[in-house]
Amino acid sequence: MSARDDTLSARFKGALGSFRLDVDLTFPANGITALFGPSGCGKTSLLRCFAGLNRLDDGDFSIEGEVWQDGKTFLPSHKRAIGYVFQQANLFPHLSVSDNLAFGLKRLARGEREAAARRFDELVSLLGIGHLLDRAPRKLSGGERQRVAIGRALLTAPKLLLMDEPLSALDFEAKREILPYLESLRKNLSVPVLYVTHAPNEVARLADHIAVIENGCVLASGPLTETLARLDLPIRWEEGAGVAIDAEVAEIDAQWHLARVAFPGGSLWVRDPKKPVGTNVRVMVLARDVSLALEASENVSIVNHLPATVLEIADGDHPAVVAVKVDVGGTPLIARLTARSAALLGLEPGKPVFAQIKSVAIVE
Ligand SMILES: Nc1ncnc2c1ncn2[C@@H]1O[C@H](COP(=O)(O)OP(=O)(O)OP(=O)(O)O)[C@@H](O)[C@H]1O
Repeated sequence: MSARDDTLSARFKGALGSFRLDVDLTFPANGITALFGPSGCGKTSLLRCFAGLNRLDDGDFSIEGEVWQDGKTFLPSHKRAIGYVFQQANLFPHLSVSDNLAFGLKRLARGEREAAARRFDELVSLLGIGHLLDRAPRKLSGGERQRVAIGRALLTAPKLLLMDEPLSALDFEAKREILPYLESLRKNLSVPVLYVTHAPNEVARLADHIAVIENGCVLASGPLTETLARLDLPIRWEEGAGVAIDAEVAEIDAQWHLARVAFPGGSLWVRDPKKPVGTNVRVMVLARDVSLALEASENVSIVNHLPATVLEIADGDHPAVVAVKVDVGGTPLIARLTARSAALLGLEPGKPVFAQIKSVAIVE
């Protein structure tokens, strides 16, 4: 494939002991693809196939015109231009931050090394680690250590960055601290990232694309908003299930500390994120915060009412519950209702309704 191709395709099929992996995945050549699924579904095994650490006989993956695996070729791990970030930073304890960062450059060819050295300053600044360069790893916080590990992986100019639950070993505060840096990497770098997680908030915050993995297979893969809104996927019952929507700050109500954020199809009032009008933000509308009504009611405390059309109704994980997908001017939302409410409202595909949204969070 050429560098201008905008998607990558991978296929890995075979057994790892008694576990079978049967993956067929297409994902964007830019941005973050979240590999999302329950423990033991095969996410790490899949990353290891990309890295050349698992060798399944039946596999295909090429990137930027270079075959990493096909029927004839299997490029060993050390010849693949990958960055790999694990749960633990695994920095060399006897080297300074600066030397840890530079370590990966050694394996690059001369021309590549010069280009990578030029990237050093940019990456150090994107990751906010400039003031840490002389420190020893033991004198860093968990979040700082992980930022250095990400910098080290990226400095080798990988064609593919693999991240295996990079935040799972961090506490809540350290996660909060590191997320903005990951977000700025997503906006500023063009390397494709496969990001393993089972945290819905990380998916909502960082992913452009999501692949839902179950029992060693890709159950679904697609752009974030549409895929999170699919009613045929188990994620709609996850705690925190909902739809992430890309929006823009359109208006500030300084008196009430609110901001109106606009998205294709409508707008929502949210707590003022203290960002100027015109800033892109991502909002999360949880299924449990959406209720449906046949008329726009003015006398309730909920400020967000959006005209919508029912698209699809699916049975819940309990007979008392249903999930309803509605369309708001081209943007999908999901609502979790009791089956009785859905029957009383006579909900069916095509029916016009109002989505009442109790709470909308800016994802940050
Ligand atoms: N080399 C191997 N030989 C035998 N079994 C393996 C091998 N590698 C992985 N497995 C098994 O494959 C299954 C999937 O493991 P994997 O670590 O890929 O899941 P995961 O989705 O990353 O889980 P978690 O979220 O808990 O990290 C597990 O049952 C694991 O024991």
